[in-house]
Amino acid sequence: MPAQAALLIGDIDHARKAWEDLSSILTLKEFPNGTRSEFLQNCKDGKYDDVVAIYRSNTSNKITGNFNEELISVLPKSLKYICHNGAGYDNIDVIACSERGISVSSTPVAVNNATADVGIFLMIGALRQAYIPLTAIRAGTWQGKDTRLGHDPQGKTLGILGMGGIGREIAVRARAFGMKIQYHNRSRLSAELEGDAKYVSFDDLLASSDVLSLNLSLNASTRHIIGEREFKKMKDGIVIVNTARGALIDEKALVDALESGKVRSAGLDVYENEPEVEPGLLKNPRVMLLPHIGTMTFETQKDMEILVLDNLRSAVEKGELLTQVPEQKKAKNSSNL
Ligand SMILES: O=CC(=O)O
Repeated sequence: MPAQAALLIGDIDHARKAWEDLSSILTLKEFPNGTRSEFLQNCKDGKYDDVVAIYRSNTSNKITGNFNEELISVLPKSLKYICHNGAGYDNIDVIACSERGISVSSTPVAVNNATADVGIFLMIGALRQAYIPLTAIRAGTWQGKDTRLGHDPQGKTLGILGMGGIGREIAVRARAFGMKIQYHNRSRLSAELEGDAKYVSFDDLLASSDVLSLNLSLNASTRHIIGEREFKKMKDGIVIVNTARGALIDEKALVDALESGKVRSAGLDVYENEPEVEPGLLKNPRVMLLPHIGTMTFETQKDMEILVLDNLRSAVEKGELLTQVPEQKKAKNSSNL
């Protein structure tokens, strides 16, 4: 049996064979379900003392909860890599991992198309306030009494906050709807990546977008990046789309902005306290709500699982993750200078 082990937390639904193939180089261990305290106890009991890499599945957060300092402090000393299945990794304390010499990877790129598709679905749904006629027809009242004219995307300005892989895929799709694209990032993209999108300041993005799409990651500096102060700077009747992370927006401020009419409508796939949804959003028919299904397609789930396994294999065989999280990559590059 190989001396080093990998631990799968949760399950692999589409690429199990590729996981099993790793048994030629690693002893494979699994923690398919259970509780956080059972997992912590297993770590403390030394059950994972040969584990060098963890596969943290899509659903593993339901089992272990966040990989915060408490959990990271009991992970085996042998552990060098956490390969997370998800583009967002706000549930992993990357600073605590770096301090313990643990490298972390996520699954960017694999998620881009599916998440951008849902972003466009929510944008059109919000522009048309589609929830109202969708509800009316199912209630047997045809268009009901509240169905109103919607708005076209054609000719409108889409502001993308966070023009990474998902943001750029949203831009590709929105161009096909005749939208003008502008974006804000901490730094401007190369001409090749930017295309015809206009780079604007954060305040200009707020002030001149007809639709604002959030496509940035959640971290301490982006939490509540959109709140009361930012809503005040926006155009009256703006449409907000969020497929990234709920806590980018102060949800109470969004509810107020919807109620005042400042925000005409919204399309949301993510929430501050999932799976709970702010009641003010639930009861507002001008909000299209989805329960965090951005990446939930067969193709994307499979691609994500394969990317996690490719990371794990590359880490063990070559000592290098393929898609290490950017804050660790940057720190590594600057320490090499
Ligand atoms: O939200 C989905 C992901 O982070 O992959």
